[in-house]
Amino acid sequence: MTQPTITQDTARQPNPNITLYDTMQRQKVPFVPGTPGYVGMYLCGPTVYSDAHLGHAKKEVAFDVIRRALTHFGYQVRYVSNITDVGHLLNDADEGEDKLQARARLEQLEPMEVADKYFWSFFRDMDALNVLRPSINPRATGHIQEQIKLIEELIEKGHAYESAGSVYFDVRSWPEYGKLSGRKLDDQEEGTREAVRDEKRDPRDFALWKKAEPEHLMRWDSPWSVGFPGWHIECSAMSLKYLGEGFDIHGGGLDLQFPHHEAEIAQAEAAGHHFARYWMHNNMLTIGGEKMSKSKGNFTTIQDILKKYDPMVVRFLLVSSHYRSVTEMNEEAFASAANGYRRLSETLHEIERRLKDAPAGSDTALDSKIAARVTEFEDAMRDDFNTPKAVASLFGLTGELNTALNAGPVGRDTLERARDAYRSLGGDVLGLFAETGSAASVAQDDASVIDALMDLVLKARQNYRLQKQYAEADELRETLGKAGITVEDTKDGARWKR
Ligand SMILES: Nc1ncnc2c1ncn2[C@@H]1O[C@H](COP(=O)(O)OP(=O)(O)OP(=O)(O)O)[C@@H](O)[C@H]1O
Ligand SMILES: [Zn+2]
Repeated sequence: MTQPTITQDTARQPNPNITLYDTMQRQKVPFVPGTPGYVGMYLCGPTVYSDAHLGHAKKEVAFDVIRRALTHFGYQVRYVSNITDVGHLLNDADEGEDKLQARARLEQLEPMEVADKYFWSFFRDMDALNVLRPSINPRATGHIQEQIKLIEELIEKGHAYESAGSVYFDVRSWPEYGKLSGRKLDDQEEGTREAVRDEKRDPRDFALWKKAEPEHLMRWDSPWSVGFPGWHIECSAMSLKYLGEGFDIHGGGLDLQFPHHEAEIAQAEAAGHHFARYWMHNNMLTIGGEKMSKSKGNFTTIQDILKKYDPMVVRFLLVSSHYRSVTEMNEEAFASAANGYRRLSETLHEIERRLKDAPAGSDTALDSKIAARVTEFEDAMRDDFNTPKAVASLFGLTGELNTALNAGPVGRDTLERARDAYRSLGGDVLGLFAETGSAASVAQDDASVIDALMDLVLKARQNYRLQKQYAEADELRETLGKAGITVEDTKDGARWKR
């Protein structure tokens, strides 16, 4: 496998003393990238067969913040995240229908139409949540050759074997299998159908290549059969292709530790490659204590939640808990996130408003408070990306600034310092204040324009009613109804919702 090249800039020597929790070492360890100044990160991406849900958002936002923090601390980050568009079978193991093909049948589409439809919907949602696009976003179907080559290397080294046109990884030949999850081989589940078991030397062996059954639509030529790759091999092949030997960080959801990540490691290392140096896993977003998941059907799509909440409130909720903690989703959590986010953004907007005609000069006492909060925030992020602590520093800063703003005019230099702290920490690192012109900021701007227009419409309706022009008032309400907006009259006046 060729090593990707990076043009080295010898001046790039950040040393921010970051520690992170490495799942492999089961402890927090200092983070030292393989090439000073550069970080290569790989994140297991979505299987594109349905709209993304809030659980996916937790993972994407968690690693987006880690990427943004590494960039803030001076690293140049290459962020690779894949799209699984083949090989992920319905029961997550070596048998069953391909998830995309099953969906294609339901929607009467080609499997590749399903992949593209949900690929675009995934990025539309991630744009709204202000998740930066990956530097490289490889798709499994675009890397069949690379996967075949890796399988050939494994066969040559005696760690994989062909059986009835399929190829399996020989788990018994690789004693380290299980080292990430700490599972002993004998504890690992067997649970495969007889026919597949007969093809395997050991029921725990997993598929690298599968011969396609006649009804299987996605199929490619290979030295073994016309078939398709196993689910795990794409990540080993594509991460090594784009990030090279011994790349820095591999991320994904905790639920992928076994078997997916275990298999990724075995495939790469048994073929003689150096795989990821650090393993990071996000915990789950839960609902009623259970993992939100497509197959369980207990999910809320990002599109549905964005009909109710500002995308930045959703993002705020996600960054308010640590990536390694469980995030329980419920109405109260959203309500408190909406309050929290409002507090921060109102102060930022007040600072920006005051900057238009602020007096010259600075307030040194407030300057040092701002500097202390910036240090506190950065220290929290250096400590395994502790976003709840970082958010607490932003609240501390907000309290101090509000006190000063309420007390009277604040000098321009200090206001600029405060604004820069918000924009850099809350904006660039936590991704909460969308950069001007980004998709997330356009969505935010649209939401405020709609709010302003709806205020006007409701005032006009109120005027009609006061003048007893009920037909006109009702017509307004009906027209809004056709546009999906309902108006409710409460004792505090008219309210609207979409
Ligand atoms: N509830 C969740 N919380 C955090 N991460 C999640 C959650 N659900 C899925 N992920 C992560 O998103 C990635 C892709 O997940 P996947 O497409 O398999 O979703 P899923 O809902 O778990 O699907 P399925 O139920 O079909 O397995 C994985 O890394 C997974 O860990
Ligand atoms: Zn993966």
